[in-house]
Amino acid sequence: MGCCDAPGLMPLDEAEAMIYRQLHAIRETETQALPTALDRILAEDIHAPIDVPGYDNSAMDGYALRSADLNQFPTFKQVGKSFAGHAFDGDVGRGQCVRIMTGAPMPKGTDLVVMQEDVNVEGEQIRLTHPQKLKVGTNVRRRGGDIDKGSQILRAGVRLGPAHIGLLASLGLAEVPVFRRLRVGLLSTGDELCPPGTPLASGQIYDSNRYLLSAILTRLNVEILDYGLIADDPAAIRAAFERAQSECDLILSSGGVSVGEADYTRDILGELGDITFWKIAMKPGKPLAFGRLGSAWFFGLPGNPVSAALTFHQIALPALQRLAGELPATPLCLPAELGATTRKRPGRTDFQRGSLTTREGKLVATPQDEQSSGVLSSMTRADCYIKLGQFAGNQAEGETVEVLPFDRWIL
Ligand SMILES: Nc1nc2c(c(=O)[nH]1)N[C@H]1C(S)=C(S)[C@@H](COP(=O)(O)OP(=O)(O)OC[C@H]3O[C@@H](n4cnc5c(N)ncnc54)[C@H](O)[C@@H]3O)O[C@H]1N2
Ligand code: MOO
Repeated sequence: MGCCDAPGLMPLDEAEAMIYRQLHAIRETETQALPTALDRILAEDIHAPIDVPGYDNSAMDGYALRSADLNQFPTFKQVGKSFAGHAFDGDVGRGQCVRIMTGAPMPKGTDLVVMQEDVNVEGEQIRLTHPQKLKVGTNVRRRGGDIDKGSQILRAGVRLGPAHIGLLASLGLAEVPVFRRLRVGLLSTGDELCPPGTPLASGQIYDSNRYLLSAILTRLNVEILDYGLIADDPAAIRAAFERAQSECDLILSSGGVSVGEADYTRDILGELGDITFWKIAMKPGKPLAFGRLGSAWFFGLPGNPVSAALTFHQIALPALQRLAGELPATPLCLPAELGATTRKRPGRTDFQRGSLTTREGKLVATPQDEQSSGVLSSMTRADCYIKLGQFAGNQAEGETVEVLPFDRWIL
């Protein structure tokens, strides 16, 4: 653990691996009706109960005919019509065609559709203007061409988005098995904190961490148990954690994990539960604490607003998703040129807030001037993290760095 420049700090990748090893998906599942399954996590693989499309049908408005007749007849006689929802039941003989609309079943014997823009209508006959464009299967959507009955179409662990919901509906599924929603407890600690909407007394600041975290948790569609603002009072913090551990799968606190005289959170976490690690080689976010509290997991996030946002986003969020049963996402990580020199001491992996632009087709990431972990406005001015390796020092403009564009969880 640790390194020469950062004694006692756990490297970020070790901390991530430790969380991954310890924490597994909850087991409880439930059945959810499709309209309310948005943003739930699928609990089982889904196999198609039917073929899609269920029958051969036309991709165009036009005329269905037999490919064997191509080049055999000067014109084709229309013998009926096939609409979506109203098939043509008759037989189609040699030199005959059926008027057909998009989505309508292909009449027996026909195997191609000529779009109506490519025919001249001559009374009851049609004449093909571009027969050379046609062959077996032209403008026909084959039964099972999209999905074969029995094939796996969704994997357990998928977060159901609008496209997944549509796909499930297209298979006739009215409900799906999902993991139950996670119960996530949230609390802020600090005597200086005041809820938005009330006037500030001297020496007070507004509690922003609980609001930022709660907004991300809302997008994650978890059940939020808000334990509110807890004073810097060991008895009050202890009581809040004791209640939360009996009610939650995961507890997120912010503040009180550093070494100050009113920083009780970590000590109480250690007293009531087991701390897996405290302090990681990450900037901002060094004093992050992670561990077990009864049957719940906890993250003691640092109080500084950028530190709380960053440690949640980079570390607690993937853990929460794993606990919720979600498949791991591969974060988008792109190479970019530095748009300005960075200042950094070796020892911690640094996540600087930056802005992305392009120059001559190349991505350029420029760090914000203000990188203090107390300056929350740096998060709304930025659109990416510039991730600087643990052992890197200052880097010059033009050097290549890794950037993590902000995703929907943060902006
Ligand atoms: N001697 C040392 N001091 C500090 C160290 C250190 O290693 N040695 N680490 C610093 C780092 S890095 C961080 S990050 C902070 C984390 O401290 P805590 O988690 O104990 O947080 P607090 O002291 O309670 O608060 C820090 C800061 O953030 C403000 N805050 C707290 N909660 C909220 C909230 N809900 N909404 C908005 N702002 C909040 C608080 O007022 C403080 O200004 O410790 C450093 N110190
Ligand atoms: O880790 Mo602290 O979060 O650098 O400000």
